Amino acid sequence: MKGKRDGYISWDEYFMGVAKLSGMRSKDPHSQVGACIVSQDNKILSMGYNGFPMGCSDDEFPWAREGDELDTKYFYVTHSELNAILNYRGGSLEGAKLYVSLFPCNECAKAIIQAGIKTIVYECDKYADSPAVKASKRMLDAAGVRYYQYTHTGRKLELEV
Ligand SMILES: Nc1nc(=O)n([C@H]2C[C@H](O)[C@@H](COP(=O)(O)O)O2)cc1CO
Ligand SMILES: [Zn+2]
Repeated sequence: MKGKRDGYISWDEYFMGVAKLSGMRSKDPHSQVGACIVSQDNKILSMGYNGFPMGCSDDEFPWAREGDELDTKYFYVTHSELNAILNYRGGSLEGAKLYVSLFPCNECAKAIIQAGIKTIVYECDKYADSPAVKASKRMLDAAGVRYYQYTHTGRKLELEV
């Protein structure tokens, strides 16, 4: 008897894949971050990537990392995780899971905790030594938000669009 096909992507590959696809929309020349929020029954609720708020032009606001503080992106950019939370218009995110390509900062951790998100699956933790990420982990630990690093399967996903 003919059964289901092999080679379909797993839930984790699917959701991290969607998070990373979302990150490809980012205009940040240095770090493109993507996030995908999923319900407890594996339904995608929201997505986001790092970018400036509505009305703040990608061509007029600065993308610089250094220089006069007011002329760097850091005051203006909305992180992918916060965008994913704010993009959700459907009600409660209580118990949801967040897939994100970079470990959340302290500001996003506050929003994650307050939104009721209970699990974070992250890909990269390149700023693990920064105070922002240390403070983030301290809050997530205190609030009982579980986080673990995504395990790459090595599968290459290719799309022709
Ligand atoms: N978790 C995160 N989600 C994000 O969306 N970001 C965004 C903010 C900036 O646009 C960029 C980081 O810039 P850089 O310092 O690597 O050039 O990624 C940053 C972090 C890091 O905590
Ligand atoms: Zn953040």
